[in-house]
Amino acid sequence: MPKTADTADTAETPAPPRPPLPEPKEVRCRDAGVRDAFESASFLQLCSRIPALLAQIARMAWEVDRRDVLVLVGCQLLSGTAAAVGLAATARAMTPVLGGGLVPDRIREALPALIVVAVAAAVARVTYGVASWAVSRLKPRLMTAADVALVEAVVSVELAALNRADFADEHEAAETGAIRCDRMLYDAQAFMSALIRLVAACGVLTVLHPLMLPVLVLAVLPSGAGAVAEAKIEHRTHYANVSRRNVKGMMRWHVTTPRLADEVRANSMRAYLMFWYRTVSHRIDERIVEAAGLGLRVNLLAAVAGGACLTLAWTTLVWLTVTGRVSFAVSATAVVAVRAALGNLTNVVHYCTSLFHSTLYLGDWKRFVDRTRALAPNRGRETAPAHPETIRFENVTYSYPNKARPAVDGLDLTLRRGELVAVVGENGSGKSTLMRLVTGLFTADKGTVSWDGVDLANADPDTVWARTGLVPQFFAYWPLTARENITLGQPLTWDDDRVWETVDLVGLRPTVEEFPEGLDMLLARELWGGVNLSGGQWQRIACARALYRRPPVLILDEPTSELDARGEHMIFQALKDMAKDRITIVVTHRLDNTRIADRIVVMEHGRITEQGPFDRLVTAGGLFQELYALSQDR
Ligand SMILES: Nc1ncnc2c1ncn2[C@@H]1O[C@H](COP(=O)(O)OP(=O)(O)OP(=O)(O)O)[C@@H](O)[C@H]1O
Repeated sequence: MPKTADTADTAETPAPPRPPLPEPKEVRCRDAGVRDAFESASFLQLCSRIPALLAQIARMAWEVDRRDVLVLVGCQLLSGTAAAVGLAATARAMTPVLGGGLVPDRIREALPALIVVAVAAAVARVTYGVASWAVSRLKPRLMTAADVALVEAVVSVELAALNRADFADEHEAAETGAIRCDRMLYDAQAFMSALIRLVAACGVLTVLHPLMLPVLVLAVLPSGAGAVAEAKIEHRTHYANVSRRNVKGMMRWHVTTPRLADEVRANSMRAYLMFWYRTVSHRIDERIVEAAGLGLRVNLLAAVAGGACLTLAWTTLVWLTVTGRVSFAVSATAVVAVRAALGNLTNVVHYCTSLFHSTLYLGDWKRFVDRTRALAPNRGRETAPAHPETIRFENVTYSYPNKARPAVDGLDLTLRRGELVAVVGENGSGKSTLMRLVTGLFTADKGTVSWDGVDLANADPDTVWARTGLVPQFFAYWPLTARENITLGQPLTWDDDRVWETVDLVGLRPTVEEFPEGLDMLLARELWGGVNLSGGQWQRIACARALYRRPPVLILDEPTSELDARGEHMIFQALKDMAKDRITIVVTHRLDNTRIADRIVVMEHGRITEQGPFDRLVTAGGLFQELYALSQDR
């Protein structure tokens, strides 16, 4: 085939080099104060905090299951006592075993002590097993308690707090704390167990020779200091990666959720998204790998220093024996006791550091839960009226954090019962913010929003939300049954009549009747046995959820943006039919829909610039007329 000019050009002109993919923006955690608290703590300071940390863990576990805590503590005391008795009995058995005389006589003499050693070892084993059983029972419930407390704190927080820039990072750090609860309990148990055994071994050693104890402590100090330094490195690494992990988690959801799968594929986003995901993952890994090198250096240093100190300990023991300061039998007992003490001392240091490390994460959890609980609405005890006649905005201003301009700026407005009000305006003009102020989701920075004279800033928000029904701009696709999706947030009724009535209002009956399980159908394609709905069907479900509540204040933010003409007509008809018993506010960009409204409110830059019925505004020469003309100009 002859080449056309076009194809010839394409063949000869080399393709321009592709520009490199833009690197993902680096994000950083803000809470440096928390990290510094650990960074600056000395080993002794860390040790001094251990009793308080143990008490905190014990308190948390106590709330979960008192019996298991008592079993755990009882077992540890018993196992410590058994260890002490076992060591003391070993010392007693050594003298005849290593002394002079006939072997049968020596064994006979040592036998009672040897039996005590065997029984003590058996008791230690059994109590260890029972203690582990109690820990395994406590661990999952402790984690669940921490997790539930975290989730509960987040869902109860003032909405405005979620807009704080550091909220997501603190949340991510706190989640690590909730997850580490299981490790923390294990660490606490292992620490206590090693400590009790150590005290027992040290007691025996001190009786054998007073010089042994300080030498032993010296032998283990370097590894203790090394473990603390390593924990600090790990925690610093954790903080350095908090924001990256947070943003990676968000991105992971976006990349893998079936909700966005069409957009990801058909807009050929995969390559960049995978590049982004890999790059951020590598940044996280690099930080960890870098820390591993540092950790190795610290460990090697601790090992060399520890080895030297240990040599000193053994040399001292040999010197004591050779110079006759201790007998050969006592020296042999000392070897057993030193080994036991050394093992337990190493464990004490290891678990003490690990415990401290875990409790740092627990500190993140606790700080976040406490702070978040303190951010729960605490506005006053006034009760919102059951059927408000008027909602009044008086000179209301609201600004989002880090925004130069208020989203709602000195706004005055009165909404009356029986009235259907449409709110219109260009993107970003403040309509959704107005909706959040009507419902008390936000309280005004300046001015008042009141329901029949009750200022929402002083009203218990639950009493306000018990009277509202909201279709937000972004609504959830709850992975629940169709019935639950409609009745969510409402007390259950005995029959489904009202559910079906609502299903009819939004025109979903044919869809629901087609489901093999009707209202019991699970609306989640991702879950086994579930089905998915179209975007418009989901929006009908969101409308049904608000209408089912039959609320005295009904707010719909773009409720029909995804509906077909029939669906849109049905919803607006339903709103009109229901309007006389309530205050209804609809935000919409489809200006033809505003014909049914009793009043249209036009917003510009957070202010109301026009109000009135459709027929007047459409010829008033203002923004509404301009926007309406644009919507008709096709
Ligand atoms: N969570 C937020 N944090 C910071 N700024 C916000 C937030 N939500 C909205 N804004 C800002 O407040 C202003 C008003 O936003 P709002 O969502 O109320 O507008 P809108 O009229 O509902 O817009 P649209 O028609 O696009 O839905 C905008 O400038 C917006 O960028």
